[in-house]
Amino acid sequence: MIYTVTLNPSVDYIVEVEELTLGGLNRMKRDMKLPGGKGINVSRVLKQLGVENTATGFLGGFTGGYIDTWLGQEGISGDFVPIADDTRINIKLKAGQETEINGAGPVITETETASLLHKLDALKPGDIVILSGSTPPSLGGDFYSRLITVCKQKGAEFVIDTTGQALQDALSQGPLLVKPNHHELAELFGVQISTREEIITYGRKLLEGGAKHVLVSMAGEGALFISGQEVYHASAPKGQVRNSVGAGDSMIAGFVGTLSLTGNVLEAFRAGVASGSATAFSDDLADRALIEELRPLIAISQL
Ligand SMILES: Nc1ncnc2c1ncn2[C@@H]1O[C@H](COP(=O)(O)OP(=O)(O)O)[C@@H](O)[C@H]1O
Ligand SMILES: O=P(O)(O)OC[C@H]1O[C@](O)(COP(=O)(O)O)[C@@H](O)[C@@H]1O
Repeated sequence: MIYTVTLNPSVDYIVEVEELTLGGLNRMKRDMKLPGGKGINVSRVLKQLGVENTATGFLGGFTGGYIDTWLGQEGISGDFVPIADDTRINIKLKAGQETEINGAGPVITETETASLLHKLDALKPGDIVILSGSTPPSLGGDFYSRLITVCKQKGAEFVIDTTGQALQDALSQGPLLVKPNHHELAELFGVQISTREEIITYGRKLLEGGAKHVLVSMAGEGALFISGQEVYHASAPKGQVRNSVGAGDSMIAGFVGTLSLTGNVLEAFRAGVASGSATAFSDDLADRALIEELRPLIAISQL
């Protein structure tokens, strides 16, 4: 079974204005409220790909209810810990460019924390746990380490998609996959990255640090896949970008879902890029039809 863990879900409030006037009254051209948070996005795209999975994490208040109802309508199996505080709302402002304002997240009590850890008792060898996104401050900076310890005790593989120290700490525990984008990769090592060679150099350091596979996504420039001694590049298909929020999460879903179905890492890479691009070309996350349409257009070359 694949599990996704979203410690900090969100209602993504996507607001489009023709032109933003700071300090003035702006009228929305369009708005959308979508369930968000990285693991939840992964679960929704896995479902599109026909990969059964369970989404867990914390949900609370009217925002948590909105997400729970949405997932239920899509037939996604959710097993969230109910919390007293409200799940956050993240603002995605589209005014020519995309600007994001993400909330810090709700307060999680000790009892709520214990309930989540208790749910992980059900993990079994062969399960894959996808740990994605930020951690609400009240959980403390080492909470992912605690979850990873449980995964390892149970013999489950884990994937981690987060940033900074939490990602650094997770590497030596042998994640199945890490997927920074090229900006996150540079930030992680405190360097400027401007060439593909530099991305490969720092991507390899993630492998040396303990990751089994590394994907570095580069938005419209596609992605690099680094595994063992091998490095591959996949081009991204061209298309009209509608909403790239969740493109990275979709890529993780495409990769992990296809790897679990086929065991073929290059097919997984292809599906990852197709899923990321299908999301970038959609208002909401990718649907299966568009992923299948894009899949044969992804050209993979070994570097
Ligand atoms: N403008 C785009 N055109 C085509 N594909 C895109 C575009 N933006 C994102 N993608 C696809 O989604 C993947 C992940 O996007 P990226 O923006 O790098 O991740 P993140 O959302 O984590 O920042 C890319 O590797 C690519 O396949
Ligand atoms: O937990 P964080 O890092 O604040 O990120 C949460 C945000 O990331 C998203 O999951 C999108 O992530 P990506 O664009 O990186 O795939 C949004 O749905 C959500 O608002």
